[in-house]
Amino acid sequence: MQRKVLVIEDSSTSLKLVSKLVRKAGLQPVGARSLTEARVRFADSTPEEYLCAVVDYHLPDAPHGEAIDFAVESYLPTIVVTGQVNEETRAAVWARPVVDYIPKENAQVYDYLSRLMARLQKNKFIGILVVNPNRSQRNQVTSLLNRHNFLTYEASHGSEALDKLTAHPHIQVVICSDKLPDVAATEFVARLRKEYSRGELSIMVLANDNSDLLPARFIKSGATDFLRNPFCYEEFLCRVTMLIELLERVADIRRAANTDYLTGLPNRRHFFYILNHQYRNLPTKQALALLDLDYFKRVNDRYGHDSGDAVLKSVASLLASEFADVFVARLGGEEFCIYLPGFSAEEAFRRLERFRQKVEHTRIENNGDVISITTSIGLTTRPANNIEALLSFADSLLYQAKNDGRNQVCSDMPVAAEV
Ligand SMILES: Nc1nc2c(ncn2[C@@H]2O[C@H](COP(=O)(O)OP(=O)(O)OP(=O)(O)O)[C@@H](O)[C@H]2O)c(=O)[nH]1
Repeated sequence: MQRKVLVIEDSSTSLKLVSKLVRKAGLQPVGARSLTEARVRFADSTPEEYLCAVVDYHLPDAPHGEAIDFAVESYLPTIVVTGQVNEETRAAVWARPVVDYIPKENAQVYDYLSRLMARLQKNKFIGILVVNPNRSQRNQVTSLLNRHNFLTYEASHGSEALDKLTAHPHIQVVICSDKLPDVAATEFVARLRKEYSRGELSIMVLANDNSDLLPARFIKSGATDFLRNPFCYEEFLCRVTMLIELLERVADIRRAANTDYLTGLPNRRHFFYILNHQYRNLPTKQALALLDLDYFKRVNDRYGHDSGDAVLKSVASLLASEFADVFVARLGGEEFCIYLPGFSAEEAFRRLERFRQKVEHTRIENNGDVISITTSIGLTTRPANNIEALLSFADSLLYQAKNDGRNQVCSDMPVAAEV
């Protein structure tokens, strides 16, 4: 279901602009030029249909933010836009439990609004743990985070925080007080950093102490950011957003580094990482197959490199769907690898033989050409305690499959060739 955004705005230029941003974010704008019209348009709706409301502070029939109250009371996460940026308006806005406010100062603020709407959608999957022995400070921080749709968790001391982190792996940010009852906060931060890299977990310290030395001490212990109490809401929320965006960029970079750009499969580097880390002790029952397309050079020569790429993508997508339960990677060129932990020789052979036949019967269409391809597969189930040995066994069998006429699975265990 496409979620909606209620836009209450009397200026037609701003209404058009915000509605356009909402549409661009894949959401459906529901526009109202006054509080009265908003009440009518929202009358038969439920809050679940809406991601949020974007509300102008001053409207002809709601001059003092009454439309904000309407949106908040309708359980809509509310973003306020205002032409007036002064202390009085700011205080009046934050007196209500709104998501954020946006001063209509320049075009850049609309970019901020777009990012905010995108965040509200993504934040539902991001956990933040607030570690603070002071209940009212904990509630204040949690309430701000909840308005931004984050999944929030609370802990009053260090050991409780460690348990929550273990129980909820989707926690990406820890917001920690500078004083904890059961452990020195610097030690707690250092311990977290030892267990979780900067790419996995961001740590913000919220300090009540005024010492100038604190920020450096915490950052050297592993904190990502530092803020003093009492803090400005806007600054706090901007900093949390930056911490999340930092983790997302790291995840993007990691994904790009681990993925083969053409097929989207894990690449050679990721293959070795996973097998050396996840399967540090290789199971006794396992299978590994090396798969190479037959006479692939001829495909490139006859149909062109573009078509060769289309064949590689097509085989990769078949591999991904046929072997979604195990680990598949493109090792390079027209060579792929499938690691099947816990598989017997018979099971593995049956799956690979079925796959070989599917490739043989697949017709790949590209630029008006219809291309057929076959594949040779070397399959080993010999015991080995390192990945290099397994690959070497499979490589010899692949060589044998090529020599024996291609388009076949060559295994080192005697298995029935029937599927
Ligand atoms: N289109 C395309 N071709 C690639 C890519 N990577 C490698 N190749 C081509 O794959 C071909 C591999 O050729 P060969 O190693 O001679 O193997 P083959 O023609 O498949 O013959 P056999 O393996 O002996 O059956 C070469 O022409 C490479 O240029 C790629 O990403 N895209």
